[in-house]
Amino acid sequence: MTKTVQYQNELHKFLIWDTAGQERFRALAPMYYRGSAAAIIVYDITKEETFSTLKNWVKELRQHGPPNIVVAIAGNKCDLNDVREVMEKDAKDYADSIHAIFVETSAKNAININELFIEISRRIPSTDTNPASSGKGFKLRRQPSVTKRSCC
Ligand SMILES: Nc1nc2c(ncn2[C@@H]2O[C@H](COP(=O)(O)OP(=O)(O)OP(=O)(O)O)[C@@H](O)[C@H]2O)c(=O)[nH]1
Repeated sequence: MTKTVQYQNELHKFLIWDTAGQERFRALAPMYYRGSAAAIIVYDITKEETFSTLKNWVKELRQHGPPNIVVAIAGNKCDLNDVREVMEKDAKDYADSIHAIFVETSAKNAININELFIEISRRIPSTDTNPASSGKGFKLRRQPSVTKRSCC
């Protein structure tokens, strides 16, 4: 999947890998995040356990992912606020503590999706200095999800 985002006077094209978040597929994850410029880890704001699982993915990325990978945390299904289990402030505090981007999204209602990619664009080093972007695009992923510019 690809997504193109206008950032300042540049067009950033993301190559996005949506990887399965389930534990049984965990061994496959490095194939996606290796060489990636950014990872989006997605949890479901209506399911507390997905937020706990997300923390394991953050650890894995920190231990085995590219050293400068941009990590973004997306609390998806923000359209279901009535059945929320994860408080936005708790997630934001956690994201801040690990220097990750944080945003609540709704894939269903297209809320904050573009904003998320723009923020990732802002954090990824410019095309002049980033080897991953020299004509190869980015790579990405999901929940939990990891993304690739090459975002996994
Ligand atoms: N209300 C609401 N439902 C959503 C949203 N995003 C996804 N869903 C629904 O949640 C369910 C799961 O969506 P998936 O995209 O399959 O989730 P996933 O995390 O990719 O699942 P796996 O790849 O199997 O781990 C589907 O029924 C979607 O329609 C959202 O933002 N809001």
